[in-house]
Amino acid sequence: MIYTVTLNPALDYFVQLDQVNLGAVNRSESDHKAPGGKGINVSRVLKRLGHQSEALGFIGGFTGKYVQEVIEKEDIHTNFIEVNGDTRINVKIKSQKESEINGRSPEITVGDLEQLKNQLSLLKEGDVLVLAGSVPSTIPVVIYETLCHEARERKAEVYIDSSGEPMRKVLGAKPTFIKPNHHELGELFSVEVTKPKEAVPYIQKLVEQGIQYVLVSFAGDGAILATKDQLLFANTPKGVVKNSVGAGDSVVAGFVAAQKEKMPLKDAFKFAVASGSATAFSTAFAKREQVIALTEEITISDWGKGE
Ligand SMILES: Nc1ncnc2c1ncn2[C@@H]1O[C@H](COP(=O)(O)OP(=O)(O)OP(=O)(O)O)[C@@H](O)[C@H]1O
Ligand SMILES: O=P(O)(O)OC[C@@]1(O)O[C@H](CO)[C@@H](O)[C@@H]1O
Repeated sequence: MIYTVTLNPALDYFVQLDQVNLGAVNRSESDHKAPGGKGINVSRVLKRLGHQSEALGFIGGFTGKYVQEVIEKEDIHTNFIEVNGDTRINVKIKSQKESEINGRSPEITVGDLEQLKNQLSLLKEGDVLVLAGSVPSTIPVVIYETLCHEARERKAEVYIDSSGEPMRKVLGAKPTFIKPNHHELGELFSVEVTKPKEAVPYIQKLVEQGIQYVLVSFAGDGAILATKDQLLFANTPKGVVKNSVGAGDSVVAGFVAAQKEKMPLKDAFKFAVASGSATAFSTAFAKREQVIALTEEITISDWGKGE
């Protein structure tokens, strides 16, 4: 089974307007809401790619109810832990540029966290655990490291998509897969990484630490996938970006789906990047047909080892 964990889900509120004037009343030209949070997005994209998963994490209040209702209508299994307080609202502003205001999580108690750990104590070999998104301030920052370590002991595969301290700390627990974007990769090593080639030495360090798959995305400038034996570069398809919220999550979902389908590594990498681009080129999330069509536009170059 695939389990996604979203410690900090959200109701994503998207607003579109020509221009934002700070200090003035701005009125949206269109708006809509959607369930959000990185793990939840991975579950939603997986479903569109033809894979069932169970979404875990903490939800609360009217916003939490909304998140749960929508994803259950999409026929995604959920086993959320209900907390006191409302699931946050994240505002996504699409104007001349995309801007985001992400809210704060409700309080997660020690008891809430224990419940999650109990759920994850049932993980077994062959299961996939996706830990994605920010860590609420009331949860220890080592949480991903702890959960990853325990899941790896149970022989489950662990996919991580996070940033900052939670990401830095989880590396020692040797997750199966990580997907930093190039800024997040730079943050891990306190350097600035702008071009794919510049990322290679840092990616190799992560692989040497025992992470099986390191996938670094560079938005529209391609992506790198490294394993202990291979270093691959994928171009990204050309298209009009309509929404980049969830594009990174779609890359993770695409790679999980491809692994479940036992695709060869290069095809899995193509499928993952195509999933990200299919979401970026849509107003909603990627659809499988669209992903397959976009794989035709992706070429994988072999950068060899040590290049
Ligand atoms: N301009 C673009 N053209 C084509 N594909 C894109 C573009 N921008 C993003 N993507 C797709 O989205 C993926 C993830 O993009 P990015 O590197 O920005 O990651 P991220 O920061 O994790 O994403 P997110 O915006 O979801 O936080 C890319 O690998 C690519 O597949
Ligand atoms: O605040 P976090 O947990 O880092 O990110 C949360 C979030 O921005 O990520 C998703 C897109 O990747 C959105 O659905 C959601 O609002």
